Amino acid sequence: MIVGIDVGNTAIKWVTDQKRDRVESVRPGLDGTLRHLAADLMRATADADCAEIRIASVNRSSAAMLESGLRVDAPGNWTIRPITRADVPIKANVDYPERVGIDRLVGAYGASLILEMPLVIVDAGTTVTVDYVDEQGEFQGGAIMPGLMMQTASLARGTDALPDLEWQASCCGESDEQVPGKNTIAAIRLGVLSSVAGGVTRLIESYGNPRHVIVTGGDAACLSKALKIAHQIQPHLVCRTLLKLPPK
Ligand SMILES: Nc1ncnc2c1ncn2[C@@H]1O[C@H](COP(=O)(O)OP(=O)(O)O)[C@@H](O)[C@H]1O
Ligand SMILES: CC(C)(COP(=O)(O)O)[C@@H](O)C(=O)NCCC(=O)O
Ligand SMILES: [K+]
Repeated sequence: MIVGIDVGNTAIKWVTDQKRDRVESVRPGLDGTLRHLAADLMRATADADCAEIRIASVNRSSAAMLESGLRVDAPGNWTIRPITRADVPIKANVDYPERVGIDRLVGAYGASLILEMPLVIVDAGTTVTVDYVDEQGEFQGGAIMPGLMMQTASLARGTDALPDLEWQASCCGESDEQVPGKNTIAAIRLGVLSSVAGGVTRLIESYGNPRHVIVTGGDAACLSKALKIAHQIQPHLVCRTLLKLPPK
């Protein structure tokens, strides 16, 4: 059995090769959820003769909390395989390949398995990354900008009058954005979504307008509605791609 765990800076997403369509997403820091994660993982791997837990992390403290939680709360017949640059079969034409976020490399590799190259991967989470894979399937790097939650949190922190927004709750039910925003919340939503969607669109143009654009990440649905360019949403691209990596 293979388990893929994507440790981001906001949430930990995990999936097993036995139930590829069932991705769990939990927020570390609320310690209980990590105990649940360990317990769920133990249940998921209980009747497997052995399990390989592939962890791709961009947050060292969350990964450490997860690993200790697994060892304490979910002892079992599994081994942890930290995923690094060497595990991802995609060339990277960047200054320091070892320093690129493993989620960006895994996402680019996963996108290259699904779409024709050249392509762009937009991962909307804590940050929004907009990365380019060229015709030869080589990761060419990209751009990093603050995610929706980070932008509204900084607006709330940096001002007296602006409230913070809960993107998950308020987003999917929302019809189209009020343009222009007729109240504070609508103005914040419009401003932040426009800055991210505008930045993503400009970056795609600067990469030469590749035909294929994948949007993933916890805020993909929110961002997708503000994106006017053709794209497809691939939920949880990173943790699902972990299941497809070649064996060690
Ligand atoms: N389990 C969750 N709890 C709270 N917010 C979540 C959760 N999963 C996704 N989100 C939403 O998605 C975003 C996190 O997306 P995600 O791709 O998981 O980020 P990262 O990979 O940076 O941790 C948050 O900004 C929030 O809007
Ligand atoms: C850019 C990121 C913070 C994105 O992480 P996320 O928003 O998914 O939590 C992560 O890919 C990272 O830590 N990158 C290291 C620096 C780099 O990619 O160049
Ligand atoms: K991510």
